[in-house]
Amino acid sequence: MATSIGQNVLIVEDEFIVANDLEMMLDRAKYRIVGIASSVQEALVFIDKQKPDIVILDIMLQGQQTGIELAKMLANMVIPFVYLSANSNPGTLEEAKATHPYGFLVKPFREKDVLVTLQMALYRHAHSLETCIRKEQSLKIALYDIFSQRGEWKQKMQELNQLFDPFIPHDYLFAGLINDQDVFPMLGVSQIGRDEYQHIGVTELAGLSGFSVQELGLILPDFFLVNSGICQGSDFGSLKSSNKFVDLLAGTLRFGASLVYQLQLSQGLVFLISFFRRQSDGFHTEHLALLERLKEPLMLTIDRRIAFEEIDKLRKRLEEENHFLQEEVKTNIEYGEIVGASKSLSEVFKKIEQVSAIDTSVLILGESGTGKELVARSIHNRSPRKNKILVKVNCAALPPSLIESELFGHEKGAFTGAIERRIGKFELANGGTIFLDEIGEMPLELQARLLRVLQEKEIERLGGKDCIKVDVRIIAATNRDLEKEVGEGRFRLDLYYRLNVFPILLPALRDRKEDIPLLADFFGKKLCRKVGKPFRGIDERAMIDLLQYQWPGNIRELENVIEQAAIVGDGQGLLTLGRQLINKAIEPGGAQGSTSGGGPKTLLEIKQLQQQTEREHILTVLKKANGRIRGKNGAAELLNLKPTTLESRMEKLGISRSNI
Ligand SMILES: Nc1ncnc2c1ncn2[C@@H]1O[C@H](COP(=O)(O)OP(=O)(O)OP(=O)(O)O)[C@@H](O)[C@H]1O
Repeated sequence: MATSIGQNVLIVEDEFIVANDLEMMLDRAKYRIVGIASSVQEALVFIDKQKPDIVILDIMLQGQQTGIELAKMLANMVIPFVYLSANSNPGTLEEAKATHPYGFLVKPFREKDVLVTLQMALYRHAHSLETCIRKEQSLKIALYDIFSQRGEWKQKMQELNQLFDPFIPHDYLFAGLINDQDVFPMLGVSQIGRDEYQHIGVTELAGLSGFSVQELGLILPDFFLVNSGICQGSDFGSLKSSNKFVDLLAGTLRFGASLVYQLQLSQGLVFLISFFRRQSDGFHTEHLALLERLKEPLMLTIDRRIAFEEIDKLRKRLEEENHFLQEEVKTNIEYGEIVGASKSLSEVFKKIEQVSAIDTSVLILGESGTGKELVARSIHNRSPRKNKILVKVNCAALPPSLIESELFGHEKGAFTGAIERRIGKFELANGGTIFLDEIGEMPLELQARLLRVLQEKEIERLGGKDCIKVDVRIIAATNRDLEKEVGEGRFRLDLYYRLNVFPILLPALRDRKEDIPLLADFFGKKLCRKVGKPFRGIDERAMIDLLQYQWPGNIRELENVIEQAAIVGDGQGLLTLGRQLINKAIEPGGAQGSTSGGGPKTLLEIKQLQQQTEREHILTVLKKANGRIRGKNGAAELLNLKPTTLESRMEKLGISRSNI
């Protein structure tokens, strides 16, 4: 029976002597009097502040309202109350009865009667159906809150354990989703003291039982086969002998009874919640019935949680994609067009044109700084995949230990530090293109995995069991001589053949000197704009130096030289070089380079070369624009010139429509 110790009582009585008597009486019986109110209004203030466990109330009170009206409010607030009245008028009694009081005491009262009535009322209230419903309602709300909020699943398990304890007393709670996603992995929690918990999941159980996590992982699926229901006494014994996981769990933690409940969610997922007790008769059918009643709200909230986790994952992916896209936008603006009109570069353009639309792998070869990345982007931007993502991976910049997870992703726990699942660049590039820069630096073991992706078009995350289909176009680039690498055993021959379906060889800048004036002009405009100075052209002496230099760093080096010139220049006259360019012997290490030296020597030769280059460039662009000068995609727009300026340049260079 409920005990009086510490129970809060509110007395609602307008006769001072009666109220005082009651107060002394209840005080002796160890109740706590939270207040004495003489009107309904006063009573409501006490109720609001003190939250009494029970109210003793008179019917006739000070003020407009009677105790009966207060009783109706108390019923709504689920606070038990007992009438104390001298009023035995049948009409009033009927009215009072209709409020379903927990007792009715007639004045004058005996101490014993008051105390027994209060005890009975408190006991009945604690077990009344209404209270149960209310408690269950708050359980549902609390469950909803647990699953709605983001946060650590371990913490959620602790809360779940605490919530269920008053409804289904237990020693251990084991719950989770049976699925291949790690939305809510199987976790266990055991209460070891007041507000003290121990998490005993599969890892901890392995430690306690002496089995390895892998061994436990093998028998865990046995547990998923246990049907919903209570198992205790001899039934629990049978369950142990037929189910290896239950046997190990019960043996390690000394359990004698279980209550398992499986909840079928949408998309074929199952939420499993199970309770264990040390005693062998701890569970009742009403516990199972409670879980049945919670089924619907639990299903809805867990489904919602899964949906949220999915959204979180997608958002994360979008953030990652967005990061790449921003890089894309930045680089797109920076790169603009591929500048050059030399014969060798025209060959490259032709190849880009040929291969872009075909969904084949491309291997771009060339010394460092020759524009391999620019070509890769250009192929992607002209391909049917142009609206999808282009993901760049620099194989040389990643530590070998990370390349694999960077490319293929990893599952949570795949290695130390893999605290959550991460998708790799291949998955990220799905539907688009992956640009594997410096492919020659890829470790041999990974080359085998890459070959599999190329052949089977599927990847496997590190630590994962399933293969994931990916639709990715591969563009690889290297400044190494891959044939030599193959010969020396550093690159797989089969992979080389796979990648080398369509090779594009970028010429070294020293082998297409005629592009230097155009490039210098292009970078001069771009970089002067960047540093906020006008560009008035390149000084003739500077141009001779540029043309005579051998450019071991190729276009990247030229860009740097012009940038330096733009920075140090005063912005008043023609651009002069900020430093001297000294030719050193070119290392044969530069993959496909040759060292043909000797550019134009005299100013006249330079002028002629410049004009020739400009003529070729304009012709190339005119061809690209199908001979159109004006309008959208016309040659003037492509060259960023006014149509009239272009026409006068054409006239000066002797270009007529018949040349196109
Ligand atoms: N034809 C070109 N027209 C304009 N700019 C170019 C051209 N080729 C290269 N560049 C510029 O030169 C720089 C180097 O180019 P890119 O990074 O594409 O070279 P890469 O061959 O990929 O170099 P690495 O092998 O070192 O990665 C970039 O800033 C790029 O914009």
